[in-house]
Amino acid sequence: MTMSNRYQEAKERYAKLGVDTEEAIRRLQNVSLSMHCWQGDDVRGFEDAELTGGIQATGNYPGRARTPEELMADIDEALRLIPGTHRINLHASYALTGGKHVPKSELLPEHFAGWVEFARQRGLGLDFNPTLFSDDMVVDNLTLSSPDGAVRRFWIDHCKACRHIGEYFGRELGTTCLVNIWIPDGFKDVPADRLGPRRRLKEALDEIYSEKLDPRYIADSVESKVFGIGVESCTVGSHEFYMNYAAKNGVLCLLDNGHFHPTEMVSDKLPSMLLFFDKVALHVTRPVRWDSDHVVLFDDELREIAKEIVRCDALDRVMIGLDYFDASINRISAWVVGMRNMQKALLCALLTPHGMMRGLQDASDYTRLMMLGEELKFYPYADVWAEFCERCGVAADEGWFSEISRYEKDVLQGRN
Ligand SMILES: C[C@H](O)[C@H](O)[C@@H](O)C(=O)CO
Ligand SMILES: [Mn+2]
Repeated sequence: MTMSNRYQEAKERYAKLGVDTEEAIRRLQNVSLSMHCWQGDDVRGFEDAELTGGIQATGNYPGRARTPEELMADIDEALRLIPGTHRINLHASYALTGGKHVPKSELLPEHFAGWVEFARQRGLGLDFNPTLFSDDMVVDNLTLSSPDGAVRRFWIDHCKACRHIGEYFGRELGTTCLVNIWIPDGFKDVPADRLGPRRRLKEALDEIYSEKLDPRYIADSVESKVFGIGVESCTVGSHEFYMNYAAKNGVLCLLDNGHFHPTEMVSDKLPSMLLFFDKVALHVTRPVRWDSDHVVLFDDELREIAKEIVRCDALDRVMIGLDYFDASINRISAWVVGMRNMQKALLCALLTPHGMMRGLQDASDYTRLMMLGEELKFYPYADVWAEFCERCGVAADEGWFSEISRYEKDVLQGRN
């Protein structure tokens, strides 16, 4: 059977369940994911500072991008193998300063003009993150919540500068830039005061967000975390802190699915968040036993996250970004696998007869509901994926990997 015959057959099978595969493909084509630049260089940034902040990239696979040119070339290589048109998520540590040290509090849009050009030429959007780690001004694991006013001032100014840079991205590229604040602040051991640091963080955020920027160009979000390496006992920017802050101050919550207790599921949080917020941002990762930031696989939680996005009819309300950094394998392959898996999960969700399944739940017909859910796992979504990839001009199967091997041999191996 030819590929298109297989698609025709899949189309008919899904149609019997009331699912329109053409609509699923069309909707998936409109989904832009935000691909994190930091998988390409193990979160090193262009200042080549030691990675701090309680996060870790482990492994020593050859070929890490060492310069802006190398990182951009590697991003291009990944994008060639991923269907659709996407966004690139930058950290402030990827400023293009021509090798000059610019304190983070003094960063300007001009330090990112090269990234805007890169994005414009490829029709990409840009998202942005202040970098409150890997810097001498992180003192005793504290930034915006530090008791030291000079430390707080530095980081407040950094975040303010980053919001201007984000607004500049949005204006230049004509697509709203998500500017997400994550801070590593916390305590290794049981703190004597949890309120003070959180009060200082709240006041710092109030100052950062006091400047009203154009919502057509910038959306703000805050990202919580339950713990980091070296800050195991208390994280200042906890989920409760940010959820309340966001609700009261008109900013968005960003949920990173590596930042909760292992049995807490972001998929379960999504519907509740969507009932109270216009938009929600995601960092999709794969925590293995802790916030290990492994490459996103096509696993149960990824599929569940995608199902919630689709069945809450929230494809345009959930800003989906990826966040992992694996230095033990080919980094470009890591990007491609994670991005394609997110898309595959969304496609499966788009091919699910949610109305029918909701009806079964509401009728308490859990027997039939379970049966259908399990049978759907063996439906021919791979044939619809193949059709989607064909229309986007990329390989649907492992055929893309020969290009990774060629690039590794021709380009990456020459870097060491
Ligand atoms: C690079 C980090 O992963 C990122 O800024 C942040 O989103 C995070 O998840 C820290 O654990
Ligand atoms: Mn994250």
